[in-house]
Amino acid sequence: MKKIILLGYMGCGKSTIAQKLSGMISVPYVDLDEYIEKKEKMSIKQIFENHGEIHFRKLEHTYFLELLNNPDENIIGLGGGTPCYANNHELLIGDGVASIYLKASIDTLFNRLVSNKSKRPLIADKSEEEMKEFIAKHLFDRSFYYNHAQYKVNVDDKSIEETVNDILNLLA
Ligand SMILES: Nc1ncnc2c1ncn2[C@@H]1O[C@H](COP(=O)(O)OP(=O)(O)O)[C@@H](O)[C@H]1O
Ligand SMILES: O=C(O)C1=C[C@@H](OP(=O)(O)O)[C@@H](O)[C@H](O)C1
Ligand SMILES: [Mg+2]
Repeated sequence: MKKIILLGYMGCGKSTIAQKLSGMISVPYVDLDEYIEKKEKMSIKQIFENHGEIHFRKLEHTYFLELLNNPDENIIGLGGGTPCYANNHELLIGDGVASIYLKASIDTLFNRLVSNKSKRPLIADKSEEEMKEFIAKHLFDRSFYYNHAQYKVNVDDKSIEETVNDILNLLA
C-alpha cells in the first residue's frame, strides 16, 4: 500500500497514531498540519490569524495533493477538516490508497481536546460548555465526509497500541 491516510475529528488521534504506526511498520509518516507549517514557515494558528480559514483550506488542499502525488510509501495524518473541503473526500478512495476513519465519540473527543485546544483555532477560544455543543454539531456535519473512508476504526476506550493493532489487522 502506497499511502495510508488517517482521518477523523480533532483529537481522535490522527497525529499520535500516524507516528506510532509509522514506528511499528517502518513506513515514514507525514502529518499534514506539520507539513503545511514547515512549507509556509508559520504555525496553523498564525495562518488562521493572518490569512483566515479559507486561505488555510486552500493550502491544505494543495499540500494534500502534493503528498498524494509523491510516489513514496507513507502514512499521512490529515487535519480534522481536510476531508470536508475542496472535494478532498474524493481523494480518500483510489489505487494505492487505504483511508481509515478514526471514529471517536463526543465524550472521547471532548476529554482529549479540553486540555489541548490552544493550537486548534476552531476551538481555542471556547469555554468547556461551548466546546461540547460545538463538537457535537460539528462532528454531525462532518461525519458525511468522514464516512467516505474505506475503513473505520473505533478508538473509544482504546490505548494507542490497541488502535494501532486494529489498523494492522485490517490492513493485513
Ligand atoms: N488512546 C489514545 N489514542 C490517541 N491519542 C490519545 C489517546 N489517549 C490520549 N490521546 C491524546 O489525545 C490528544 C489528541 O491526539 P492527536 O494525535 O493530536 O489528535 P488529532 O491529530 O487527531 O487531532 C493527544 O494529546 C494524545 O496524546
Ligand atoms: O478540524 C479542523 O478543521 C482542523 C483540525 C486541525 O488538525 P487536528 O485534527 O490534527 O487537530 C488543524 O488542521 C486545523 O486546526 C483545523
Ligand atoms: Mg493532528
